Amino acid sequence: MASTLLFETHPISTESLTPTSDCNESTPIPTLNDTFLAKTEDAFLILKDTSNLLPSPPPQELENKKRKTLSDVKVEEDLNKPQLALVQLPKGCKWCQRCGTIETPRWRYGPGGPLSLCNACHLRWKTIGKPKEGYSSTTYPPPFYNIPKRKYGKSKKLKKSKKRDDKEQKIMKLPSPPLPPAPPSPPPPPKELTPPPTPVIIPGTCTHCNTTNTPLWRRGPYGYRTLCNACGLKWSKEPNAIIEKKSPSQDSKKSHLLHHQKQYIKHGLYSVETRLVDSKDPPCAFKINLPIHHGEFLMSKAKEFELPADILQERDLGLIKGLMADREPFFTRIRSNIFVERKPQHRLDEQAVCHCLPPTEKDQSGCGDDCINRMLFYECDPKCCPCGTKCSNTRFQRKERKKGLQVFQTDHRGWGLRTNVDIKKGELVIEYRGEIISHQLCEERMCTTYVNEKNFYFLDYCNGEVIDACTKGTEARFINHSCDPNCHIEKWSLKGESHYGVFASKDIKAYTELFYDYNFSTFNGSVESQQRCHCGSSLCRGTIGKRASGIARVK
Ligand SMILES: C[S@@+](CC[C@H](N)C(=O)[O-])C[C@H]1O[C@@H](n2cnc3c(N)ncnc32)[C@H](O)[C@@H]1O
Repeated sequence: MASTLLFETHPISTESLTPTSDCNESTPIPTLNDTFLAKTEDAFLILKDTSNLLPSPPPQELENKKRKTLSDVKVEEDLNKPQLALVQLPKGCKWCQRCGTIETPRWRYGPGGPLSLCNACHLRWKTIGKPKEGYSSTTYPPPFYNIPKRKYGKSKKLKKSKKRDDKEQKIMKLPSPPLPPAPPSPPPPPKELTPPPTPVIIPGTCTHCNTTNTPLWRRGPYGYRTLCNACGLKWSKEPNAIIEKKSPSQDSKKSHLLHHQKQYIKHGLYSVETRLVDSKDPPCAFKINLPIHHGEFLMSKAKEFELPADILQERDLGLIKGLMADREPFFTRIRSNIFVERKPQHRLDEQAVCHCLPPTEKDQSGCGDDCINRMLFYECDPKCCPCGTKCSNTRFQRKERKKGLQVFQTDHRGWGLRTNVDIKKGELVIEYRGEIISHQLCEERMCTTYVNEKNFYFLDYCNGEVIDACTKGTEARFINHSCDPNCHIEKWSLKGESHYGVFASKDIKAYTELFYDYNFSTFNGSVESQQRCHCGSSLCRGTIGKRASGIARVK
């Protein structure tokens, strides 16, 4: 038991204690015998009078000491004052004979015998080895010994410091065994033994400079891999510089830095790609790496989305409004017909010259309704037309078209074309353009490329050719059929080639859908004639497309 050890090894004088100045007369003055009376089941109360316990050293002995440290003087001063120290120890409690701690992960062997030192003091005793005096106290609390910390660095420095420490320790030897006096109250520990405040240790962050990037992590005062390379090297040379300057709890800057240096996840667990989330605001800029093979998984598992069969059917029939996301079908707009199988003709000899007179006034234009070319559906060539640049019979050459045309979704006819402005009778609304292909190629395309198409965008060209506007053309391709149309197709000739235009058959009010009669214009009437017409006209013939008689010539 600790109590037995205490009193057996250090017999204490049983003389009555001298009352201190702090004690009241009414208060009974404890004696050392009281220590035995204070014994309880769980603890010992040990009352010490340090003035009595410590035999005052002979004056000569003190005088012989050449050097005195400040702490020596303080201890001596303290010892001259009779003071009481009350120490309570739990029953069966061990304590370190050097530092007095009662907590250690492992009790170890020391100069005082087995299990007399805490783990740290044992290691220190083993490595430094001196002074032995600091490790043999059997009183509690043990006297304080100023034992230097281990110095890290070159061996020469270590040796020097050891020598110096030895000298200091010799000087600091307290008088008197058999019982080294316990200080009346725990003495203020010297600076060297004050443990540095434990910092907030963030793995992968230097505890000194907070950097997260370093080629090598080094050991520091707070353990392995707690300093970056630079700070680690600095610490090995000047340990105090690192510990003192950057004690995290004291350094307000450090806490400020920690607050701002948030640890963002820079790399995903399995990452291959990097995405910059926000590059404008530096504190918030960080990178998120997507999981590895994230796309591969989708590619391997994903399949194209398909609507349920019933909805699909209704969509194909154009019965579901809005399902097409109100985006008109894609096609390529072209400014001239594309001749797929041959070169376009450019025959100037076929160009007829009208007999119109050039306009006399500036604002007037030539080649009006009485122009012979206009009446014959020929466009004039301004180079040889008498009206020159004032000729108005050049609409196809000028790529003329009405503004305010809009593709929209109809109720039962799919997409359609309407005008948002009023159109007068006889005006060219828009030219029907596309790829000029032969009938043969058209049939081929219908069997291959357009085999799944529900809508057809063909217009009879001439001489066994067809305008295919399925992929390339103008908005004219969206004009639906009506048995009572407001527009018609006109074929115009220009330099040996034909141009087909949608012309207004009557005055058309704004926001009206445009129609022409497919019966007279479209190719592949055999297919479309089987399609039910939804023009809604009272004159509706029931089906769209050509009549059974075959391809009819346009006007
Ligand atoms: C040149 S496209 C007209 C644009 C087509 N509505 C679209 O959505 O692209 C011709 C096709 O429109 C449809 N269509 C045109 N007029 C129609 C009508 N009066 N009734 C029903 N369907 C019509 C037919 O499917 C026809 O094959």
